[in-house]
Amino acid sequence: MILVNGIRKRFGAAVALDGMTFEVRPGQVTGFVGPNGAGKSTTMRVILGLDRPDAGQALVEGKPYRELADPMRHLGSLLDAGALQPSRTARNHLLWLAHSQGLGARRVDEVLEQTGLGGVARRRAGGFSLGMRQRLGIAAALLGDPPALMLDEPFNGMDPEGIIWMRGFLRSLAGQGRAVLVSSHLMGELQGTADHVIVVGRGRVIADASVAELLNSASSGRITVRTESPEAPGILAAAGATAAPTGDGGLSITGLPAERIAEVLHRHGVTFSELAAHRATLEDAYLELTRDAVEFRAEGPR
Ligand SMILES: Nc1ncnc2c1ncn2[C@@H]1O[C@H](COP(=O)(O)OP(=O)(O)OP(=O)(O)O)[C@@H](O)[C@H]1O
Repeated sequence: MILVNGIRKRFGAAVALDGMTFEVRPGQVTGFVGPNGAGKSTTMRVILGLDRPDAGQALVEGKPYRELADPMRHLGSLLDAGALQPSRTARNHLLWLAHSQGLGARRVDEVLEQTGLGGVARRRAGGFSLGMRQRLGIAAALLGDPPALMLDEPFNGMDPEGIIWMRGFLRSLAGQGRAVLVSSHLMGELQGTADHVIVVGRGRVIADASVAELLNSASSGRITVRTESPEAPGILAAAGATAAPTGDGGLSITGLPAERIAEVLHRHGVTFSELAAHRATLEDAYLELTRDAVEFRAEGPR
């Protein structure tokens, strides 16, 4: 479990973190999203004790990271996939890290297999693509078999196949009961992966909610209907809906649920070829919430 409580951090005159507060729960993938400069990386650096906060604290399983005896066994992290010695092989890179924590070669081979790098373990990491470096960074984060993981933009540089693998892999880590914090710029990357999302802006949390809550909040109740009938807009308006042409031959309808629209059209003998509810995406939710974040304003840690 990772707890971030009221962290403030300035760099000169610039306020990077302005009371950042949230917790990352076990058994969930928690997305950490926000625009450039929102404070995601600084928060992660503070959690790892790499930046000292001006106020507030970050705790990993109840302790500051620096006070953990075997930190890699408590929190695995990937901050910068490029941070490796290019002449070392993938396996040697991991062996070096493992030895620093009293871990053996067997664990290194396990994490290489888990991250799909078994076949390239003896290749120089300097020749790896960004996507392969991300996998190597995750292998390193997993070395200590930690209950919590913190990954800064792990989708970065991944091809579509890699993104699909990463989604499944993150889900399986959460399924094993781990707390998984994943930063990203793109809500779309987190759709189908994250259970919970923390949206940050200007150094503070502006929304902290489950994905289901976010999607419900953004669902507009808009229905699209395709029909050849010129009477349809008038019939729907008389039933209390607002119907507007979509521009591609359809009608965009608000004010009535889909079942009621179908019933009204059927009663008037209007045939239609499509009747579809508009489903909000996480991206829709993000845009809506960053415009007006009142509904999911962050609470303090419990
Ligand atoms: N070492 C530093 N010196 C000065 N300013 C810094 C430093 N590190 C971060 N900042 C500033 O703190 C703010 C937060 O930056 P941070 O990198 O944490 O944001 P981010 O959300 O990770 O952004 P991105 O999505 O671009 O990675 C920014 O205004 C950034 O310029």
